[in-house]
Amino acid sequence: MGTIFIFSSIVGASLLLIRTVVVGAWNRRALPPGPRGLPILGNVLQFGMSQSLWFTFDKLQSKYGPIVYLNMAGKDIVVLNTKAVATELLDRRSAIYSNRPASIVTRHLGSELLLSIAQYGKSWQTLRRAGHAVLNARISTEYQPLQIEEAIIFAHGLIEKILDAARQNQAPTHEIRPSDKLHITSDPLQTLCNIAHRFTNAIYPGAHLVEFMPILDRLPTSIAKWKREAQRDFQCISYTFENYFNDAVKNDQRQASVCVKLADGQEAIGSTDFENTWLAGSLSVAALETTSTTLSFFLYAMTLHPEVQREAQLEIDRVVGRSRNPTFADMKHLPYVRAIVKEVLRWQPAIPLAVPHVLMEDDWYEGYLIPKDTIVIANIWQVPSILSINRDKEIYGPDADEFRPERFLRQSERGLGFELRPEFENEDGHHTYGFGRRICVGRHLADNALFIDICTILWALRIEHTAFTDVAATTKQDSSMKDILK
Ligand code: HEM
Repeated sequence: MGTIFIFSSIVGASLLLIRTVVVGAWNRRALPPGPRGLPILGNVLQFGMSQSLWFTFDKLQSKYGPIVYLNMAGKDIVVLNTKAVATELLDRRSAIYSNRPASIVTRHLGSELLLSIAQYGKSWQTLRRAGHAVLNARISTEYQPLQIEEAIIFAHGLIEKILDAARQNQAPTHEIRPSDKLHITSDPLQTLCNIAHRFTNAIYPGAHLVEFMPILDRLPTSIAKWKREAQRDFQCISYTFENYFNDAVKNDQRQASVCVKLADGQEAIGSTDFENTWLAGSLSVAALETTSTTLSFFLYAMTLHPEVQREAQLEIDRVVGRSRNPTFADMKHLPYVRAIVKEVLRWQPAIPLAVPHVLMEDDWYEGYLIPKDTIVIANIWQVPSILSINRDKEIYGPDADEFRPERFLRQSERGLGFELRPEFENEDGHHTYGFGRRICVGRHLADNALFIDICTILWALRIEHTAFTDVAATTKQDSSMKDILK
């Protein structure tokens, strides 16, 4: 009896081993194509150290096609290079492609309260519902009066900055300097930027040994400096977000305010005070650099394409005139400006590889296995090449690498210049805001901000190269406009 038991155990264990090896080998064969890596390290040495991964991905896609597999020391990564594969997996199969990469250090920093990197689950759902309630397309229109004021302040600030720089004969400097350490300063914009960088530095591959050896997370804070610092910074960030939130609720009753709306809607959503303060902080962090980077690319595009600037200014002069500043009521009459907004977002997305998604269960795509927990990266932008989502030549044509707002326009049937092509009235025409359930929750607010900022800048300024700055602008003209900008 004992012999039979031992014999059947050995046979059972052997069969299991054979099955594991055979299935493992079969599954490896079924993975999407990708460069061969080293044992254990995988492709780490080829890609792990690259700061600008999207440049590296360019080489990959021309060799391996729309879906590429990489192994980073045992971590499965899949890069999606075309709109077809990205929308199939990240949009249509969003129910299983909506997690984010887990990180022990950022969890100590508070990532489960930071909407953009929180793990997919109950807490994320509550934050996302609350975020959607205060930023959906309809509610976003309530912030428009404030956005008009901000656009005027922004255009005015640009003029002041340029005049200052001209007086001192030097290029305008960037005021926000991200820091590796968490510095809470008296300038909220600088502080939000520092908080964002605290998270991105912590999440960067190889930043902390504990991510490769999770057992180190059991060390007490007295020994583990990284843990002590992360927990201290969590307290610090919580305190900062709480102060900003309370100030906004106290002072901002006059205008539509995200914080006031969050506080008002709290009961219906079921979020706590603490979640709300972190949500408002998350939204500010996510909004800050993305919107300002996109505006910088707009200024850059205008220096490269004076003919586009001229066309937009003709449209603005015709519709808005010189006696008042642009408003959102002008939007439907300014198709060329709207096309510029879409084209800047398509041409130079602020986050070229979006934010990685993580697959929550094994999945198959066109005969390829994508294993559970794979990090899925949408390659929205690449250097001039054949494949990338926002520059897919099959969709945008042979000039996909060029900045050309006309691709979203057609000649107006009424014979008055351009009109937006009907399919782009409700469609973005790019994938810069990401995909599926994790798509940017602030995209309506961002679109409105970009429209009014770009429109007001073009109304007030002419942007061109000068001898001493990369990008410069001159006030366009008359005294009535200066009065409006004051
Ligand atoms: C030009 C401006 C912006 C760009 C290009 C942008 C881009 C993105 C991208 C690529 C993602 C990741 C989507 C994905 O995972 O598939 C994202 C997520 C997010 N964005 Fe934006 N964004 C912008 C402005 C804003 C603004 C103004 C806000 C807030 C007011 C905001 C809040 C967020 C949040 C909270 C998330 C995380 C959503 C989640 O994970 O559920 N973004 N954004």
